[in-house]
Amino acid sequence: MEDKIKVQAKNLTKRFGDLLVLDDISFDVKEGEFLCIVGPTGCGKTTFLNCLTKLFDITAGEILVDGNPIDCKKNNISYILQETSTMEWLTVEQNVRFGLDIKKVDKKLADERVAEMLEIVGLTKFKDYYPRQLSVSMIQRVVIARAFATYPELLLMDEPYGQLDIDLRFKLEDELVALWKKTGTTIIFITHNVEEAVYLGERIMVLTNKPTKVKHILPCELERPRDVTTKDFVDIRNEVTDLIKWW
Ligand SMILES: Nc1ncnc2c1ncn2[C@@H]1O[C@H](COP(=O)(O)OP(=O)(O)OP(=O)(O)O)[C@@H](O)[C@H]1O
Repeated sequence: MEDKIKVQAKNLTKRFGDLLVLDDISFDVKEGEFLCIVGPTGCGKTTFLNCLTKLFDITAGEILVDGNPIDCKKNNISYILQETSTMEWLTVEQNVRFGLDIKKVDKKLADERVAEMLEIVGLTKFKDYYPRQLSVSMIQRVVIARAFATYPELLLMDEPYGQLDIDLRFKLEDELVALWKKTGTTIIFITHNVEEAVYLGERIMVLTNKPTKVKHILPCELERPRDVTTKDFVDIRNEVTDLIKWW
C-alpha cells in the first residue's frame, strides 16, 4: 500500500522584505512519520513551522495538510517549543486534560486519555501536584503528555530539549517515541543535535544555509530502542554530520 502524505511543502518560498529565507522548498511528510529537520542557525526552521501554521504568510508555493491548506479549527495540531511550559495554576492532571476540555471530549474518554498519558510519562502518582512542586524533568513530561492527550494528527516540535542535559534528554526521547507509537501522530521535530535526530527520526532532512534549500533527506531505519554505540547508528550520525558541514 502506498504511504499517505500528511504534509506537503510545494515550492515553498518565504521572504522577509529583501531577505530570502526559504528558497523554493519541496518535500513530503508521510502520515505517522517521525521526521527530524536539522539545519544551520537562522536557516529558517522556525519560519517553516510558522508558515505551516499560517502564523506567517507564504511568499510563494504552498504547504498542504492532507492535501489542503491547514485549517487550525479543523486540523488537530500540537506545537511544543523550547520555552513551552505548564499552566502554573492547574494541577498536573488538569494540565494534561486541558486540550481535551477545549475540544469538549466526552468525560469518560478524557479520563482514559489523561490516565494513559500520565502512566506513559510516569506521573500518575503526581497528578494532583502543581507545577511549582515539580522538577524540570517532570514539567517536561507534563508538557509532552498534554501535547499528545488529544492524539493530535500532527505534532510540531521546535528544539524542545535543546536546554536539557543528556541523561534527561534520552529519557524524554524514549517517552516521546512511546507516545508517538501509541498515538500514530505525525511528528516534525527540529533540532540542532545530530545525535538526537538519528535517535528519533525515521527520516532526517538536512537544510542548507540561507537562502535555504533541502540539502538531502536520509532514511534512518534503525531498530528501536536505538543504541547510539552501534555501527549503524554511528554511520548515519557521521553521514549527517558530513552533510551539515555548512562552512
Ligand atoms: N518576523 C520576522 N521578520 C523578519 N525576519 C525574520 C522574521 N522571523 C525570522 N526572520 C529571519 O529569518 C531567518 C530565519 O529565522 P528562523 O528563526 O526561522 O531560523 P531558525 O533556523 O529557526 O534559527 P535557529 O536555528 O536559531 O532556531 C533569520 O535570518 C531571521 O532573522
